[in-house]
Amino acid sequence: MKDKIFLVWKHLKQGTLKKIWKQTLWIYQYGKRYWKAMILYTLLGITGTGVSLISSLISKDLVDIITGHQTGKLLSTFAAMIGFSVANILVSQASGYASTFINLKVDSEIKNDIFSKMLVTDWESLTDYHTGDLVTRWSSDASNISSGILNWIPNLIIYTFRFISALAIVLYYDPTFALFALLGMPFSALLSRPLLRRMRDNNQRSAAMNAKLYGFNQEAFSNIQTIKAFDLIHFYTDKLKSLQKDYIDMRLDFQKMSILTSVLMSIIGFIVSYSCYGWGIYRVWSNAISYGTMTMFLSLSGTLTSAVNSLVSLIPSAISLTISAGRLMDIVEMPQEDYSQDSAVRSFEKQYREEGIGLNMQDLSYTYHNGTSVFANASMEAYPHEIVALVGPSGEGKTTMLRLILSLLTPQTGSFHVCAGKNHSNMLDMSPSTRKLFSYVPQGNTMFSGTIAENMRNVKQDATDEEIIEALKLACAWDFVEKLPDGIESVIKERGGGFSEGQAQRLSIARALLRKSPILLLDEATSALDVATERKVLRNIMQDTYPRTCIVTTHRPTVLNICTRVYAIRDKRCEVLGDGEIQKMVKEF
Ligand SMILES: Nc1ncnc2c1ncn2[C@@H]1O[C@H](COP(=O)(O)OP(=O)(O)OP(=O)(O)O)[C@@H](O)[C@H]1O
Repeated sequence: MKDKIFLVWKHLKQGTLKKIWKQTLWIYQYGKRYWKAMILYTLLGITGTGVSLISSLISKDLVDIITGHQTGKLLSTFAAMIGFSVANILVSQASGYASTFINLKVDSEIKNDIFSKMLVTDWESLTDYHTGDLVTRWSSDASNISSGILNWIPNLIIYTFRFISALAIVLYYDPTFALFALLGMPFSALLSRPLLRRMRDNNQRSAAMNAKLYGFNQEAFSNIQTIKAFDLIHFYTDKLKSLQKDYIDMRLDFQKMSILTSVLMSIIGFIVSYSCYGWGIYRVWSNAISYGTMTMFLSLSGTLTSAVNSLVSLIPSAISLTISAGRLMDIVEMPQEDYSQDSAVRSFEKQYREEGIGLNMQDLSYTYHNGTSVFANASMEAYPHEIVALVGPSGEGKTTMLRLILSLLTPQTGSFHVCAGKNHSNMLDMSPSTRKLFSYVPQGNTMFSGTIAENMRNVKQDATDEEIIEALKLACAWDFVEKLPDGIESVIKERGGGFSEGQAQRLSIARALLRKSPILLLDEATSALDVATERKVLRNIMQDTYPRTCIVTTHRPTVLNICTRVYAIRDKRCEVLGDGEIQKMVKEF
């Protein structure tokens, strides 16, 4: 007893019980929305149990009538038995259909909810997780929660009802029989203990391993070109084998334990059913009960054993539920982005659509969560019809600056606004809501699989073919799209496959231009183009009548001459470069 108190105290101290309690509350918060579905589920289960118990009673009457122990109408009892058997089939099929329907619906709803929560989670916090891990949490853990919510409480009620009602019937007809039928219960409880102890640990390890395997496969398939190019095929197949071996070892280890437990459970099951059988024969032989009662007892002893086993199996499913809840809570309880300025941004955009919107940053400082300090008291500004360049050596902070502009990162100090109106005096704080004002062309290939037109319409659903072609022309992409047999209906493979890097970059720029956002951000977005095309694209953007503010990051000073202002990112600040310095950079390039 002392040991147990110590164990509970140890768990409390480590916070395990507190954690499980928090996870249970979290599941409850989700579960309470689906109380109607749960009631329906429970009622269907209870009806099924009721129908099958009545069938047992009728079958007892039938046997007793046949063996002459009871007088009654054979035909009507037989008809009732058939009727209830059919009802049993119908109820179980209807309940199967209803449960599949509810399950699918609730599963999609919960996944949708978690997906949207993940999307509004603070970006930097989210990047601590591998995408494979995120997908596994979203798919298997969310499914676990939805099926758990629907099944756990209803099953607890249904199994308890099944157990109590079967026990009541047995007790009514012959209490001694109940003793035999419940013979296995203490053994089942005893056996389930060691299994449960390892269940939580195993569940956690298994979820982490699944995520690792999924992440490995996902990364390998998306980097197949690199794997081939570095001749890493054997290395990767061996790596997969080693991961699979770890997974198999873990599963087998657990399986051994399960096999041992289920063999012991089955032996107990045999002992119980043969004891019931023997006791039944003895009672019939001593004329204490009829044949019919014996048949009924045998079927009810099966019902009792299965109800007990089902009740015991609810414990591991509760453990796996809380583990999944914990894994989802890790994600959805991270800081969330604040979109409260959405309507203010929308009216700001509407008000200044004609004259354009710029941005202004003063004395901003930013340090990543891991302690890398990138900016300290940095200031910069960019206004409509300007192309502002950010230059600097690799790793100095150009991409970080664009992430700050997009509010993917939140500065620790300083002021940062979008601005418009006379002397840029009308300002709005930067926030995730101000992202609507931007179009962003990141480094690398960011086209989705689908046709060119579909990719374009991803950012502007109602774009006409003419508008798409206009944007392609501005981005110097129309030259090659025009020559394709299917034109804008040509298919792009995953990650821009089927097009050269430079072509994919121009398509990405066209997509950003089509969106007609007040501020355009190009992160090394013209790096794969030849200098002449790069300059032409930027000139086109500048000459476009749309009042756009354009910010580009570049390693190539060849385009700096056509920029309105050039900032060099140095010593954690943004310094405006004079003409002399720009010319020097161009010469030295
Ligand atoms: N997610 C991150 N977490 C922590 N540190 C980061 C993260 N991303 C970038 N850094 C660090 O911030 C600094 C600036 O990186 P950034 O990507 O902004 O440079 P950059 O100027 O765009 O480089 P490049 O020209 O090579 O693209 C680097 O020291 C980098 O290691």
